[in-house]
Amino acid sequence: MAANSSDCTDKEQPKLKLYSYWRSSCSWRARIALNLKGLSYEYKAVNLLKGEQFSPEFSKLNPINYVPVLVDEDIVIADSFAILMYLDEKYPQHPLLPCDLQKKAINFQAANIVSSSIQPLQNLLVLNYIEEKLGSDEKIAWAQNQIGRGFSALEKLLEGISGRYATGDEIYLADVFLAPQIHAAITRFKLDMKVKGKRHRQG
Ligand SMILES: N[C@@H](CCC(=O)N[C@@H](CS)C(=O)NCC(=O)O)C(=O)O
Repeated sequence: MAANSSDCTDKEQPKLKLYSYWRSSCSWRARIALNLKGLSYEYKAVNLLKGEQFSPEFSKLNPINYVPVLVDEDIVIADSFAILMYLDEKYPQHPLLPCDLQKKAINFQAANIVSSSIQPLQNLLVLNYIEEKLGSDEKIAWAQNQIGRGFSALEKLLEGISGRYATGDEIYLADVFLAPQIHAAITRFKLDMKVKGKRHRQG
């Protein structure tokens, strides 16, 4: 029996919800991926400066109180890397990873330098703590130093690999992590991006 239009498999995209803060680089990663894949979503603003990440409703979604959180019907994903991997499997249009294994590994490495070795060292919690203990000059110096270390490593990693984008002429995972971090480095932390190589103290 031929399928009629009511049971056809061409289902509408389920309504995704993204809990996000506009300035958060981690949230921005999720927003870029959603846009690259052409997915619509409901934007749920969480104002980190007002402490909305600590509200009881948000704590239920993410007990560690960080944005972003993606909700896809009954699936809740509270981490940008996990969100991107989930979206890439569920919505394969505009893949975030190249087929070439070496390029794929470099994309993972670049994303993890940003997400493990840069961003956690300059997040709001850390910066507020440094400001409280040591003052605002040290806060900026600390952030610039950590970002500089990460960028120097990224420059070496991507040497000979990059094209128009981080790993060639297509936008992949590495770019989704790099773009918000570069933006934050320039606009929030006033890092001089023209200096190549050593921008940081040792240690
Ligand atoms: N590994 C997590 C880190 C999330 C994270 O650090 N989010 C920051 C914004 S970029 C945050 O919510 N900070 C709130 C705070 O520091 O109180 C991810 O990639 O999603």
